Amino acid sequence: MEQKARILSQTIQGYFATSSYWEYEKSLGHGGYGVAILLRQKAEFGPHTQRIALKVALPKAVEELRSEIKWLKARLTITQNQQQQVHGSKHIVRIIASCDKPSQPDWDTEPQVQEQQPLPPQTAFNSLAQLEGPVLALEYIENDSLLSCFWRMQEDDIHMPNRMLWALFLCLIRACIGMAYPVGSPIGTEPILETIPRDGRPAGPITHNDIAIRNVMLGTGDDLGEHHIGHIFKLIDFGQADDTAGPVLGPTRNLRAVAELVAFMINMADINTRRTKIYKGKLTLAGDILPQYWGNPYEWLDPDLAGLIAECMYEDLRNQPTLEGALRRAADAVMNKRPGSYPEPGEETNDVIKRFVQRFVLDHRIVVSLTNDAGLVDIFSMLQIRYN
Ligand SMILES: Nc1ncnc2c1ncn2[C@@H]1O[C@H](COP(=O)(O)OP(=O)(O)OP(=O)(O)O)[C@@H](O)[C@H]1O
Repeated sequence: MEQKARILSQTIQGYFATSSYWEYEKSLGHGGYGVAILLRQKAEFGPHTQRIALKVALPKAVEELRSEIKWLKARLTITQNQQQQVHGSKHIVRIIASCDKPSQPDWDTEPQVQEQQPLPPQTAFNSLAQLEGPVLALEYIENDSLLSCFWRMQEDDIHMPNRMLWALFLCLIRACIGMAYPVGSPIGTEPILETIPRDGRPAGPITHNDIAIRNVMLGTGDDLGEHHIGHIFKLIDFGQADDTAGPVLGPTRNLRAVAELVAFMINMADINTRRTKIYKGKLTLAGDILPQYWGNPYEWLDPDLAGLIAECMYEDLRNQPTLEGALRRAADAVMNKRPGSYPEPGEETNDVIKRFVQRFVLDHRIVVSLTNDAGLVDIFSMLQIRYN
């Protein structure tokens, strides 16, 4: 399958060799499902370099990609007569365009290419007319997945500072809110920060079902106070999403999954959810990250962070904090805790976090893009230059 994806990626690269507007920049990922590739707007076409991530499925996984497109686009549930469109959430990957069959694009009027105007992403589909389809165009999230960051951290045997773990947790709680209360804004509009609606609207049932570090991407942050570490974490890959768990279980499963993901980043491995423990009177599956009779396995860990994870992972999901409660606690920690609030203040300063991001996120990006674009170059001497 891996081989088939590689061939598909090369085939697509070939299709773009003759495109007037787009060029193939690199492969972003491939596997059993198909490929994700990065396209760059051709330099001669305009002054700004627009990039898009394109997902194309292997024949076996076509339905999964179709389903992902459905979740990212408008979707009306008959039972609730309510929009179930996750588009518009800041912490969920943004769909830019899609088509079911590139040879028969489903837009009413041909996308207009105008000088000095951003290139319509649909123009990329023209080069893919030989594919059976579907194709999904997404915003490009430039700093790779949390999985890549994890591999590098593992090599250096280092843990993520508490302040970054809290920032990760908060971004993912926002993504959970984006699924429970879909923003549903039209494609092309600016994403907004996910909040609990004040109109008493009930939560919706969307369950992601594949929350894992390979599906959390790091983007460049914005001016928002809670992104002060300089990065935003975004959820991708809605290929397994569904609404069958219902409006109570769906959001609680998502919240448990994001808590378990943060626990994974603490433990730097799967936590053993069979090693249960009583936390504040109730059984939690997060025993691995809590103090034990023999001592604390993670002396450096903020007990409040471990506590919120433990509560989100209560065995009986009815005891779990509400999304609103989890949001309030995580936002309070990100905005108000200072290095001195943590067991090892020296490991939590802005400088330490800046260095962490440089080493485990940004330098990694340089290595990946240099090896992809330029083949084997003297990467390490270039990194040296950056450090000096
Ligand atoms: N919008 C994006 N920006 C940058 N990289 C992306 C984007 N979407 C996907 N990728 C990269 O491509 C990889 C595969 O994408 P994605 O997870 O959406 O596909 P998938 O078909 O579900 O794969 P898997 O089954 O391995 O999760 C991701 O792990 C990520 O590294």
